[in-house]
Amino acid sequence: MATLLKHSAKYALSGRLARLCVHSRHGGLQCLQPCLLPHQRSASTGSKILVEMDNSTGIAVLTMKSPPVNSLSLDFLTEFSISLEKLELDRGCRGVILTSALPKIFSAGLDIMEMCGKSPEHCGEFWKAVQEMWLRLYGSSMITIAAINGSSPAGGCLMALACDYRIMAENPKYSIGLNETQLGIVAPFWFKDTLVNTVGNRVAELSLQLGLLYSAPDALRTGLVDLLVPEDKVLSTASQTMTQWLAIPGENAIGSNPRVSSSKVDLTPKVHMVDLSHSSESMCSLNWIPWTCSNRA
Ligand SMILES: CCCCCC/C=C/CC(=O)SCCNC(=O)CCNC(=O)[C@H](O)C(C)(C)COP(=O)(O)OP(=O)(O)OC[C@H]1O[C@@H](n2cnc3c(N)ncnc32)[C@H](O)[C@@H]1OP(=O)(O)O
Repeated sequence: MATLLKHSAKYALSGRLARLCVHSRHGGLQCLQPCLLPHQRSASTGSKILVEMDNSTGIAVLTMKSPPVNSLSLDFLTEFSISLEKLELDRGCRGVILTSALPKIFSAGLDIMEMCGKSPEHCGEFWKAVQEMWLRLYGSSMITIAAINGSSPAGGCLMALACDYRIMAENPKYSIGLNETQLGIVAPFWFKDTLVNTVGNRVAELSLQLGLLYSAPDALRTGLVDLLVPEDKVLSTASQTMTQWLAIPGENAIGSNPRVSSSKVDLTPKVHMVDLSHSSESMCSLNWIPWTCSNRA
């Protein structure tokens, strides 16, 4: 199921992202400024995301740099999805490390200001961008590693969960978890599935019901993250881990892993997310963005 979803994502997104680049005020392709660095490195930066590509290793580092807390605004989500799509289309890129440039924060999750007092159309566009970003990350044919160098509640945690591997700074002050219920949000099924796949049924059930945020050591104990390292080693450990993952035979292997040989598998979309973008009423009735409902009442 996960594999099918991952493959369906590839096709569902490229058309919309292409449209965003041309039509939307949030489009970011034109704002990504390429520049060349020594040693086969290249970098492009928008206002919220920095992408650094090492062509000699095939590893890209995607750094979120949107103060104060890397919240997932519509602009952020769009720039993120476009950056990831560009890497996906780059056959030389085989792995992406996701990290933050901000001290103490990986990402604070959805930008709450995007959901307060906005029109149903805006909410629809926003929610669609959320789903697209998750599909693009979870559905990536590249290896994805989250280098979690700060707190990562709610949507920040889901971003990390959408990656293949999670390395977190061992600072007990940093927390991570799907705390949506604490905020009055019922987590959609794809949050639940992503968490269950990572920590198992019982831990996921307790986490979601109680909206638990785990300290870094507790996150390791529950399996929410895979590894804790000193804060200044998060990125270097992510690079080393990526190198190990990329050493696994891919493109030419018999029965090869679809994550690293996407061109060899059937990418026909078979599974689709629930598209709520046309109906903010649906969002409200499902309690996904309850404060939007109260604003509209
Ligand atoms: C993969 C796809 C993603 C799918 C997403 C699925 C959807 C999930 C639902 C959500 O994500 S709902 C959002 C839930 N987020 C939170 O509950 C986080 C709330 N924030 C915090 O817990 C803390 O702010 C922090 C992140 C731990 C940072 O704490 P710190 O003490 O360092 O800073 P603050 O003083 O609290 O905040 C600084 C500044 O940032 C503003 N802010 C914080 N969080 C958000 C946010 N989510 N959206 C918008 N703005 C946020 C805060 O208001 C402060 O602003 P100010 O102007 O300086 O007062």
